[in-house]
Amino acid sequence: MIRRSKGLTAGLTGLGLIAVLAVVAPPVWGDDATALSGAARQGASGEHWLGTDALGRDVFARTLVATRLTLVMTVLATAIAGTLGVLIGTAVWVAGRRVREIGLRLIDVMVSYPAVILALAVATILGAGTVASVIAIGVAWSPAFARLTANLAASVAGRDFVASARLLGVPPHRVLTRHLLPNIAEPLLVLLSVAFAGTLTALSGLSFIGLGVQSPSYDWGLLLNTGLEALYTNPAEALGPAVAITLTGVFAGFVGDGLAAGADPRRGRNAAVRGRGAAPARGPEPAPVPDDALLVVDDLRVSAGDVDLVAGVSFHVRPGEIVGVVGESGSGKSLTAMAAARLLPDTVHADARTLRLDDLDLLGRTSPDRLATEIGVVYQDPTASFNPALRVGGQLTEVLRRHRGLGRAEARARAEQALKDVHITRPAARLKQHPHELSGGMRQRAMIASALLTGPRLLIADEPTTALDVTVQAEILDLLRDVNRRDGTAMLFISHDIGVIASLCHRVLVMYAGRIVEEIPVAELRAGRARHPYTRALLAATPRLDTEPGEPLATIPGRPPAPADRPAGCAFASRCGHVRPECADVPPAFVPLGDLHGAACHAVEDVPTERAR
Ligand SMILES: Nc1ncnc2c1ncn2[C@@H]1O[C@H](COP(=O)(O)OP(=O)(O)OP(=O)(O)O)[C@@H](O)[C@H]1O
Repeated sequence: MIRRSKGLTAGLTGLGLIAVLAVVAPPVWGDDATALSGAARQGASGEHWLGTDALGRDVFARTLVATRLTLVMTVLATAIAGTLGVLIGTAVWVAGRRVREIGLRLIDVMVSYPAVILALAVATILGAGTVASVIAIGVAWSPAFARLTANLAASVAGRDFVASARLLGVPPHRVLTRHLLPNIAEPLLVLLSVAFAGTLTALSGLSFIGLGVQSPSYDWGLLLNTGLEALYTNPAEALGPAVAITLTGVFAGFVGDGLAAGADPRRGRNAAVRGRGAAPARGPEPAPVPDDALLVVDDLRVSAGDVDLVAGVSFHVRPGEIVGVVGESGSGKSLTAMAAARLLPDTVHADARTLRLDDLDLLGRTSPDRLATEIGVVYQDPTASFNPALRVGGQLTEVLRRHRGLGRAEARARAEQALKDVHITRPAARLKQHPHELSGGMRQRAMIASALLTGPRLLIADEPTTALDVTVQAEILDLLRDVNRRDGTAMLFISHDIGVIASLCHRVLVMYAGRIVEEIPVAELRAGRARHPYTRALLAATPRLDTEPGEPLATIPGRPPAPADRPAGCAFASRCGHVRPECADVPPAFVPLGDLHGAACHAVEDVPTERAR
């Protein structure tokens, strides 16, 4: 769905008027354009607004009449470029892997040459003339469409709905027309308007250098050529076609920009902020989120180079809610959380359909003050979280002074209160100490106090209890529970321990190999109604109070695949007791199983629904 913007409206109106001119100009001004007035190369006057050409013909009338041929040629060349490019792009996508790789490299080589150079080569082969120049420019612009189509098709092809269509036996051409092309139509439309402006200038260029339209026919490019001969005696003669070409190009540019921004304004802005090219295509529908959702993550992808470390992750956190993220090491928990905190390392890149905290766009330009005060982060290792060279007090008050503009005394009083709130005794004395003088548990409490100092709306806690012994672990969990009850702070709590998650959180996201494989309310989890074999395996591997001494715990055989080695199908298949043939190469779609409960598993119906373990 394209949203209207002022630019889009202006562009469409301008192009519309030029199209009307193309229809009415030849019958209305056709005679004036060919009439020989006898006065050659006259300057601009009331009778001839742009003067006359070498044969005494009215330049203004000729510029208006040339609109039709110029526009028809531009539309045809753009249509050839689009059709040829989309055909090549889809053919490359449908082809086998080897042909696809060669095809993509060839397209890359073609795109790296400016379209005008390619057009000159084609025009030289076909010879000068109107038809030849249209074909030349159309062919020259087609690699741009081919590359965009192939790239977009590849990214859409990995989506769950395409996988489901293939699983249902939908033939490839229908997958292409029903599922792929409609989902890549928006960026193609944007490229179409950019290509329209490009082909217009290229066609005018060919006519200008004598390879395009030949006299007695004329387009704006040819008029520019003849006008240039009299540039010093009658500059207005060149001005008419030059203004016409520029205006049409600018209107087409407005349409392109308007379409790009209207398709997804946030994405457009990110591309600019991050200096990236066309954004990849997304799934068809954004995930539904409640109106009051605080953190919204939709279709998050975190990648390092070509490798997706996290892909297709969507979830939300509501105010006052504690959402847990659980999974083995390397499942993408931290990258997901750090993408939300905008704390990803420079070596990885995050991209999403939506990533926002209430109205704060976490992908675009954000105010550092809002980021620092609305999101609090607690890390796994309390030792590494504080600067060992500075006193605790200085580190705690810094954020208040910098982002809240508090004076030294007030910041200190607030920091003292914050330490008291996390049950640290003698807080005034602690503020004067260095981090190494505090015990591990106390340091983690101080870290939580520091994260809560600015009254954040969301607290992201990345394995905050992993480095602590069990007693201290339980105290920290109690503290987080208290903070959530007392202040209503929403939390995203990460742990590899499903037992810890089940004791603290309201809702749980289970991650495996960079994806969410199950989302489940904690009551369902506790009642043993987890449905993904991976969630059940995690539960079975967790000791419980009723585990008999000496009773062996289940283990999950094998290891998760490294991000670069993830299979085409379900990444858990090689370790799963419920594996089916399709698990090998069809990525499982996320199946809703109830309110806020769903799992991405082909065998979800086979998994017993009685208590896990
Ligand atoms: N900067 C990076 N560059 C390349 N790969 C990375 C980078 N950071 C993480 N990864 C990889 O991305 C995957 C997900 O990492 P992430 O740290 O999010 O996992 P995790 O579930 O939090 O694991 P852990 O519990 O060990 O912290 C892992 O395979 C990891 O090796």
